[in-house]
Amino acid sequence: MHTKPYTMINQKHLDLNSMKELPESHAWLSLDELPSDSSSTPDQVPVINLKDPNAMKLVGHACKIWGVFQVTNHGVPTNLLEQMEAAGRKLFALPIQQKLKAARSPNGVSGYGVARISAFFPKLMWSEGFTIVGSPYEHVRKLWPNRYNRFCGVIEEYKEEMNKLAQKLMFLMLGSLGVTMEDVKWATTQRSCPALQLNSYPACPDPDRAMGLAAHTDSTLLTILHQNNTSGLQAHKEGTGWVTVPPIPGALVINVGDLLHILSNGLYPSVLHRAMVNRTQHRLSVAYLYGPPSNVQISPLSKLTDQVHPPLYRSVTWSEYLGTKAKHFNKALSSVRLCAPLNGFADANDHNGVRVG
Ligand SMILES: C=C1C[C@]23C[C@@]1(O)CC[C@H]2[C@@]12CCC[C@@](C)(C(=O)O1)[C@H]2[C@@H]3C(=O)O
Ligand SMILES: O=C(O)CCC(=O)C(=O)O
Ligand SMILES: [Fe+2]
Repeated sequence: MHTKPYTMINQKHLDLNSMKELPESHAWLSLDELPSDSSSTPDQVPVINLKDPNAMKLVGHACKIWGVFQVTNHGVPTNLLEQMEAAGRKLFALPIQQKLKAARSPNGVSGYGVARISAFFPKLMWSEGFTIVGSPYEHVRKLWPNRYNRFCGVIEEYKEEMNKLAQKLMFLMLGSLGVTMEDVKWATTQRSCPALQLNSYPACPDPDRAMGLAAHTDSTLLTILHQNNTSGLQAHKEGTGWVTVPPIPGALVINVGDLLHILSNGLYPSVLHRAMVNRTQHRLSVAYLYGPPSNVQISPLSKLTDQVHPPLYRSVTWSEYLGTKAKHFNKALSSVRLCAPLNGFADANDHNGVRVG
């Protein structure tokens, strides 16, 4: 990882779906700066049934130890997940020239393009993405000038259901720390402006030298990820290494993001994760990136701080933090840290040592 953005490589809009060989622009020198879990009984990311009477405790434990877990019985209708996946598949199957009509502009947030974190790496990623912030209509209309209603309808319904689940998860995550929704009034009274990120990872002719989406943490409070039935997502666990998060039909993956890390004063560390690719299968994922209302100041909750546990981070708004992330990438969290960790080591989640490419 480099802190200074690279100048964008010219060939950034290659049609990956038709490539028979891995181009140099996408050939990474090393994929494993951090080790993988090679133990005979690998650690497994927790799977939590949200209808379990112990769900709150289980969620809290998973957030502390892993920063990532899967949920079942989450209330999002299976057919909506299927419709969303089919819509994503349809979008990425469009000819590249058509997709480029909805290209994300250099300073824009919504639209089609390469992973925006590409600027921090010397090589490009084996993926394409479509980001939707706010209404989907403007960008989707550019893809299907006459038939955008159905796609947009699925997006709107998906965002609605994901919002309900995100609120439920916030209640469980914070509840487990003894924090009530009364303590974070903005979480119930003001609406957030989430982002939807559709990711496509075409089958890759040389997967051992390619990276789908490089290691990063999300800037969110939490992210809800739907992955199709193809493996690829890996989460990093301190002391263990990279652990695959296997697709479970109907389950959703939940990541702790940087803003929840700040809000919980580091009790819930944000999870470093990445997406790998494979030789034969096309992988698709849809991430719902949930944050606070964009101008609410987020700082460590006063219930979680005292003289022995001082606030570790200064307050930031989501929009300010997104700007910091765009500039400093994986050093964003340490850039808003107030005091150095007592043991003199960097935050477990600073991830400054991640070097790739
Ligand atoms: C709200 C957002 C979070 C995000 C930047 C964005 O404005 C829209 C896309 C999001 C995403 C998805 C892939 C990983 C990520 C780091 C990225 O580059 O774009 C996240 C951003 C983030 O969490 O900072
Ligand atoms: O595709 C995946 O599994 C990961 C996607 C992701 O991390 C993201 O969109 O932020
Ligand atoms: Fe992510």
